[in-house]
Amino acid sequence: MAKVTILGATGNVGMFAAHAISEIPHVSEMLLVGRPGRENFLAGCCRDLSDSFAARGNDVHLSYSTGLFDAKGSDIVICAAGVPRRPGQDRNDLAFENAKIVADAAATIGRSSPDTILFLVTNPVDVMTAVALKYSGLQPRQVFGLGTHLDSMRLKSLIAHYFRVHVSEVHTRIIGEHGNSMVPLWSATTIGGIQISNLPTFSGLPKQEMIETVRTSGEAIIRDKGATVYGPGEAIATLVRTILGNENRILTVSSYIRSEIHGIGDVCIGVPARINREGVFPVPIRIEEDEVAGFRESVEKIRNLTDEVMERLEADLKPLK
Ligand SMILES: NC(=O)c1ccc[n+]([C@@H]2O[C@H](COP(=O)([O-])OP(=O)(O)OC[C@H]3O[C@@H](n4cnc5c(N)ncnc54)[C@H](O)[C@@H]3O)[C@@H](O)[C@H]2O)c1
Ligand SMILES: O=C(O)C[C@H](O)C(=O)O
Repeated sequence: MAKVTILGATGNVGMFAAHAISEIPHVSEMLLVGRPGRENFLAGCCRDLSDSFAARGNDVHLSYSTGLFDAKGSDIVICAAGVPRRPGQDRNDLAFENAKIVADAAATIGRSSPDTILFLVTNPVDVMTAVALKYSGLQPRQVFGLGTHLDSMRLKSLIAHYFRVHVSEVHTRIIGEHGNSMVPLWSATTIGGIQISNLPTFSGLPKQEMIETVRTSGEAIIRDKGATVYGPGEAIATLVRTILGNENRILTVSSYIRSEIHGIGDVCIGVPARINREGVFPVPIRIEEDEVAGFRESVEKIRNLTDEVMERLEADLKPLK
């Protein structure tokens, strides 16, 4: 049985993720963490969720706190704390503001829960994964981000709809940045186990249009309803289930890579990884030349932004002389 802690639990994503995670059979304890001043809201969330447990008949011990040290003993800590983008903003515009929040939280979690798995949702998620890895002092296998898992699910759904097949028949991946430079892997896309390019209808597939839809999906949802909630919430729950169930599924998450993809590495970015109770393990793969080129570009973009954020963080944390 396992303890799961959610940071940013009063937010749109944190709250729905808590509901989705509470359905996972391995979860026996859940801690909702919010900022000081949000005690009443957190208490209300706990009462509301408890009612849903009663209706559903599950038994999760639920509590809340405004202190990160209470996360001690967690099997997984999910960080969804931080500012979301507003219409017209890029996720990368949030980098420095959220990096300060994540660095602070990661340092405390690393000290109080050295055996935990730290799962980043806060955007820009690839940079936040690198910040959390550095400031927590945890091992690379213990720190990962939602990465391009949600993007991969969005593409999977579009492909299933186009070919009129059940989503479970489609396997596809998007790697790289959870952002504009994301790279679809058509070479790793199958329908009913058949390589997609071997289907006679493949040439008519509106690939560019589909990828553009995925790229702009978060932005469009935020413009229409203020926040993306159900997609990320369910994606987060899938990853929690995969870890706690020791499932060894291969999902596309933001993870520290050494050189697993065509020798490219030393960065946190979305890649296929085997995921189990021990954490996240990037899978070495070979992909098509144009995919490698796209991935290289995406890595350079994220590496530059990560370096810039790390420098600013260090300057910010330097004591005044
Ligand atoms: N990776 C993904 O696929 C994905 C998907 C959805 C949202 N997100 C990101 O998750 C984050 C949360 O999104 P949301 O829609 O729930 O936002 P929200 O504004 O509804 O919630 C933000 C949460 O962060 C907390 N928070 C804000 N500033 C804080 C600070 N200084 N210290 C501690 N906690 C703080 C708030 O109290 C709240 O609980 C955003 O960064 C968003 O971009 C990522
Ligand atoms: O788009 C956003 O800012 C939220 C999230 O990253 C998403 O893709 O739903």
